[in-house]
Amino acid sequence: MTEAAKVIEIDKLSLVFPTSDGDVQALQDIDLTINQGDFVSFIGPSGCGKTTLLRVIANLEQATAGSIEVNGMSPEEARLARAYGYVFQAASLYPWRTIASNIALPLEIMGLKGDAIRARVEKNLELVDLAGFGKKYPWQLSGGMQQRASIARALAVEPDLLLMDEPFGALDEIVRDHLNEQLLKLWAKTNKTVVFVTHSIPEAVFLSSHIVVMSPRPGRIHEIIESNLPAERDLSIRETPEFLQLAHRVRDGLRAGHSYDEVV
Ligand SMILES: Nc1ncnc2c1ncn2[C@@H]1O[C@H](COP(=O)(O)OP(=O)(O)OP(=O)(O)O)[C@@H](O)[C@H]1O
Repeated sequence: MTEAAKVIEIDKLSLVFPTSDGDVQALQDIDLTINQGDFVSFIGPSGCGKTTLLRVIANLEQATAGSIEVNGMSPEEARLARAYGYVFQAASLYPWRTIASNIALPLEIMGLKGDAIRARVEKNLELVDLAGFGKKYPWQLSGGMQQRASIARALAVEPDLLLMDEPFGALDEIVRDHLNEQLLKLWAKTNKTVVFVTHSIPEAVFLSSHIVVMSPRPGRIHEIIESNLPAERDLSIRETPEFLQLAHRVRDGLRAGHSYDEVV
């Protein structure tokens, strides 16, 4: 079997934020390798550094020690090469642009023109099940549809790597379930590498091939759990003993990672 290509390689990475109250050690000694086609979730209590770690990968924050490579490049080079798409917690679409022209925006910035843009917009609207909604404005769509549109925008630049910071955190459970299923189908269809921040144990277990359990003060990786669930899953898998066992392992890891019970 050939070895999967390394997409992200992080070695002894630390990050300190200097603040007026003193230094905040947001990340300490992070070692992590993510391979092509992995679906990796970061889970942990508030403040354990999940978002900061994702932002370091995206070159939105700088590590203070250690090293990180994205597709064999520095995060800055990877950003300039548009190696990833980034999906924020809120859909962050421009309200004065239609859904189609929101998705077109990064393509315009890339220098694509007319038909090439239209074709990519259509293709990605279809991928997230929003074909026919391109002419609508964001406020005419539900929260879940807006979030799908922002995923389509991230996918439109055709990155192999998708960075997602709690993209479904603000949505109700039913919509979230539906989007979890759609995201998993998309992942299976496109063989992308996904790095996904979440507070939800069921979401992490349902989606991931690898679950990175983090602990706070300072933010560290407590444990990396590899999923033994089949790659093809639907929501019914959540009733199986294998799923519940994995969820228990994640919960135990979260408990062991800090000294008090905190809702995550
Ligand atoms: N720009 C900043 N300046 C100073 N401290 C920061 C900054 N950004 C984050 N921090 C601190 O770094 C730590 C990690 O924050 P981060 O947002 O990465 O955690 P998180 O696990 O994503 O939390 P949440 O689940 O609440 O989003 C926290 O203690 C936070 O207060």
